[in-house]
Amino acid sequence: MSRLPFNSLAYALLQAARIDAAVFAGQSLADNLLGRVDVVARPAVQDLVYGSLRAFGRGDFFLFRLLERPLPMDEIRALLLVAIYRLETRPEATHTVVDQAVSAAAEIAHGKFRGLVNGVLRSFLRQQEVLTAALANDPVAVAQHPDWWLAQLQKAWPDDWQQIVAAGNQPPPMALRVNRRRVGRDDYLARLAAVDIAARPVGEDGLVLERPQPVDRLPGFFDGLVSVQDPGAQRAAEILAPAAGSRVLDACAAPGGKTAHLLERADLDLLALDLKPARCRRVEEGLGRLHLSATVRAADCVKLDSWWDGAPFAAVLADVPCTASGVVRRNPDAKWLRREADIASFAQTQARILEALWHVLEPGGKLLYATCSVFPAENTGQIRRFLARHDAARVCHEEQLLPDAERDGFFYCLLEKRA
Ligand SMILES: C[S@@+](CC[C@H](N)C(=O)[O-])C[C@H]1O[C@@H](n2cnc3c(N)ncnc32)[C@H](O)[C@@H]1O
Repeated sequence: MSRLPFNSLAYALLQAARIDAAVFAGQSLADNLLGRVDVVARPAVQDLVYGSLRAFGRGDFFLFRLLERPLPMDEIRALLLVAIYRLETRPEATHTVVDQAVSAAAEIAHGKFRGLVNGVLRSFLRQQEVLTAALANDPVAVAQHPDWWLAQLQKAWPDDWQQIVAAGNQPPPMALRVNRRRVGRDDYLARLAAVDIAARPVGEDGLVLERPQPVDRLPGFFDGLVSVQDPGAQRAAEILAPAAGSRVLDACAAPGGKTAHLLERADLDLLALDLKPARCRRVEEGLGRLHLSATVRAADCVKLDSWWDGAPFAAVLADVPCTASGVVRRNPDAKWLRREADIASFAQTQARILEALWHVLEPGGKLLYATCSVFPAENTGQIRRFLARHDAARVCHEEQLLPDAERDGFFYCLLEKRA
C-alpha cells in the first residue's frame, strides 16, 4: 500500500512506474493493469504509462548514459523512465517533479534508492541539452521502435516507414462510429457541437474528434447512439457489407466493435465467436448497450467440430490475431514485448484460421480477412500463400491502410469463393 495522496504527482509517478515495470516483466497493458490504480489518478497515470512506453527508446538512451552501473530494481528504472518522460514533455516546475519522484522512490524497496533517483534526475536536467543532441545519432532512440521492427518497416515500406513510425509515436486520435440505426451522422455532429465537441466526418459512419473526450461527455453514449472505434476498423463492415437477412460469421469477434458495426448496417443472422469467454462477455455488453443482437459463443473457430452445425455462411469476417503493428500508438507496450519471431508465429495461426473458415463459407460467399498489422507476412504474403492453395479463391478487393492522423493501420482482403 502506498501512503501517498491519490491526487499527488508522486502517487501517479509511483503507479506508472509499477505498471511499466510489470510490462518489462512481460505483462500486457491489455490485462487491465490500469484497473489497479485509484480512479482519481487514472488519467494522469495513463498519460505517464502510455507516454513513457511510447518514448521508451529515448528514455532508455538517456538512462544508459546517466547510470554508472545497471540498476538492480526494475521499478526504480521504470520510475526514472516515467519521471524523465514527464520532465521532457512538461518542462515546467522541474524541481517539483524531481521531489515528487523522490517521494515515489521512498515507497519502493524501503526507500533505498531515493538518493539515486534524486541524483540521476538532477544530472538529467543538467545534461539535458547535450544528451538530447547526442540522441540524434541513435536510430532506435530517435524512432522509438526496436531495431528489428524498424528494419521490417524499412524493407516493406521504403517510402512510408518514417510516416508509420511517426504515427506510432503520437497519441492516437479518438474516433466515433455513429449508430446509423439510432441517429444520422449530421444530427450527431450537431449534438456534439452543442456540447462544444468539435469533430469531422470520416468514412461512411465515422467521426474523428478534434480532441479525445471521456465517453461520458458524448451525448447518448450510454444509450447506444455512438461507439468509440477507429475509422480504419470501420472499413471492415463497409467492405464486407453483407446483405440484409444473410447468415454471417464473425469468427474472432471480441471485443465486438466490428460485430456491432455489421449489425448496425443490416439485420443479420450473425454468429460471433471468440476464444475467450471473458472477451465474449464484452461482445455481449457492447451489443446490449447498442440494442443489437447476435448469437455469441466462446469457441476456437479452428475447431469446427466444437461449434459448427454444418450450415454454410454467406459472409465471414476473419479479424485474426496479429502483431498489431498498425496500432502501436494504442498499445505502446507491444512493440517492446514482441520478438521478431512472433511475426512468423502469428502468420501460422492466421493461416490455420483462414483455412478453417474457408471451409464454412458457402460457394459464392465472401470472406473478409483482416489484420491491424503493417507487416506483409501477415497480409499480402498470407493471402498469396492462401491463393496458391485454393483455386476457387478470388480476390475482390484488397487494401492496406497505413496509420496516419485519422486512422490506424489495417489490412483487408475480401475473398470470394467461386461457385
Ligand atoms: C483482432 S481481435 C478481434 C477484434 C474484433 N473483431 C473487434 O473488432 O472488436 C482478435 C480476437 O481473436 C480472438 N481469437 C484468437 N484466436 C481465436 C480462435 N482460434 N478462435 C476464435 N477467436 C480467436 C482473440 O481472443 C481476440 O479477441
